[in-house]
Order: sequence, then C-alpha cells, then structure tokens
Amino acid sequence: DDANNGTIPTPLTNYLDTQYFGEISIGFPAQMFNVVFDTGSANLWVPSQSCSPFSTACFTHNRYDASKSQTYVENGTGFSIQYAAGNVRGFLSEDVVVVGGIPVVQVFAEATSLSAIPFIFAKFDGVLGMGYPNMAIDGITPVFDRIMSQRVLKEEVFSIYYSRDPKRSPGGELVLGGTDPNYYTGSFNYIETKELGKWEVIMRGVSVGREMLFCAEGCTAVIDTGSSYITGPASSISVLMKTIGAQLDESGYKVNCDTVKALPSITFHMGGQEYSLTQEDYILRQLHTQGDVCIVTFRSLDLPPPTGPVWILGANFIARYYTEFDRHNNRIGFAAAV
Ligand SMILES: CCc1nc(N)nc(N)c1-c1ccc2c(c1)N(CCCOC)[C@H](c1ccccc1)CC2
Repeated sequence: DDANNGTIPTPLTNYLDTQYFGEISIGFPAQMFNVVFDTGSANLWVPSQSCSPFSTACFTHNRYDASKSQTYVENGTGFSIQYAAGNVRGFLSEDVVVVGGIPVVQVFAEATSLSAIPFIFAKFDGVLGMGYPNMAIDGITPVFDRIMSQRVLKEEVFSIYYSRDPKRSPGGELVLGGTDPNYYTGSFNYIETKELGKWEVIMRGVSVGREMLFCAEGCTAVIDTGSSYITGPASSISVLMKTIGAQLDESGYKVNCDTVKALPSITFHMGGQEYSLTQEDYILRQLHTQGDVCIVTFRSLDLPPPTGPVWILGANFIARYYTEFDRHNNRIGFAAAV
C-alpha cells in the first residue's frame, strides 16, 4: 500500500542463529502466531486449539481457536506435510491472515499433531510456506500468491535478511515487494531457478580452500529459508567434515574450538560467482559449562531421486548472503549481507 511504496518489512526474531521467525495474525479479533517464512515449503499451518493435550509440541505453542474468530470459514479437508526434520498432520480451515499488514483470505492447516522431535525444540508456532503453488499440499494457493494478486507490491519479489548475531536487533527481516538496502552492500548477482516452481538453482561446484571437491559436474542447490544449516549428500559431507577435522557425534559435527581460526573457507559456485563461507559463517560457538563447543553448521541429508541428490543452503548461508526471491523473473539474487 502507498504507506510503504509497495514494500512491506516484517521484523524477524533470531533464536541462537538457528531459528528465525516473524509474527502474523489469523482471524478477527486477531490471533497472533510466530511463523518461519519458509521457501522450502508452500503451505501455512499453525497449531490448532483442538490438538490433543498429549501432543506436547502443540500444547506448548500458540493455538488457533476457530470458535473465537468471526471471519472463520470451515473446510475440514485432511492435511499432512513432511519436512526434512519432522512432520505435521491436521485439517484445513479458512480465515483472514495478515502478513506485513496485508490481509488475505487464506486456506491454511490447523495442526492437530506435530512430531515431538524436532517440534518440541521449535521456538515458533507454525510455518508460512513461501514456495511456489505447485509445491503446495492439497493444491492450496500460497499466501504470497494471494498477496501478488492484490497488486499492492512494488515488485513481485520478497527478500530475507537473517542476522548472524542473536543479540543484534532485529534478528532478521522479511521484505514483501522488494529489498532493504540497510541489510546488504554492493549489487545483487542473480541465478535463474533450475526449473519453474522451486526455489532451487544449478550449482557448479563446492570447493574447500582452492580445491574443487564436489559437484564439479553440476548439481542442485535448494535455497531454503526454513533450514537452519547447510545439508549435502552424506558421501560429500563426510569427506568435507574429514577435511576440516570435524568429529560426528549424536548432535552433529563438532570441531575443537582451538582449531577454528585455521579452518578453510567453503565455497559454493553458482551463477558464475563464488559464494564463500568462512569459519565465522559456518561454526556455531556455544558456551557450555564444561567449556566452549564449536558446532559445524553442516549436516548430511540424502534425499531420494527425483528430489535428490541435492544440497540445501539454509539460514547459515542466507545470514552471509542477503537473498531476494524473484517470482516475476523466476530467479534468486544474492548480495553481501551487512
Ligand atoms: C520451518 C519448517 C521447515 N522447513 C524446511 N524447509 N525445512 C525444515 N527442516 C523445517 C523445519 C521443521 C522443523 C523444525 C525446524 C525446521 N527448525 C529449524 C527452524 C529454522 O528457522 C529458519 C527447528 C529445529 C530445531 C532443532 C533441530 C532441528 C530443527 C524446529 C523444528
């Protein structure tokens, strides 16, 4: 709307550099929810008032109560969605959803069961999928498509800033309709999406230091604002972790904090550009009672064809490279984050 010349910023909260989420409202009077704006999925769901009290993950979050909304419209169709981590089941409802001050009539899912692992660790209530319509379960028109059809955006794009320091405010920002120059420097480099309908690109290689180690023949990279880390095929990740001397334990890869300074950069070659992460970008230092723990923010993930083999570039990549998702030109833009 003219108040912000067609670009609307939504501040995000950064929880320990691993979870980023912002506030939306559903219903009238407004019921508030914290959601991850997730380019790896295309549906909106929030926990339901009718979720079972035994579903701890549901019970410990804000829940939507249809009986308290004057704008609620019943639907009742079944819903189920699977993420790389965890799954969600429930049923569809319709109500007015307000994102960045823009109201849309939206079909969304009321979650009645959430897999305890990992949703008990979620600091957010639900997920707002920012993916393309053909990724949407039950053929539901996604929120951003409904916003685009209102013709209120300056451009048919949205941008994501994730801060790299949990103490920094805001912890991040979603901009609907444009980009926010406060959070990037230099110009954007653009990469066409690999195929229409997914926020993924062709990657030309992954190098460590100056050595090209993986994906030299080309592979797929998903740019996923809903993932905390970078994931890659287990065979590649295990070689990569061995190269940097990381040990695998039950909660992921770790390195000895004394070696962090000497760790090499890891570079992703996309669109003729090199996107490097230094150890600052890919090591998460956590202060523990028994001394510092240095977590490597890479994970193995083997997805079966046709989706896989695939690399997923998540929050730790986006925190370094401010990302614009361009629905008008079906391309992704990266600029150096501030
Ligand atoms: C946002 C939905 C989603 N979308 C896509 N495309 N991929 C994945 N993996 C998720 C997903 C599902 C569940 C959870 C999650 C992420 N989490 C990460 C938030 C990332 O915020 C940016 C948290 C977490 C904490 C501990 C260990 C694992 C995960 C809570 C649980």
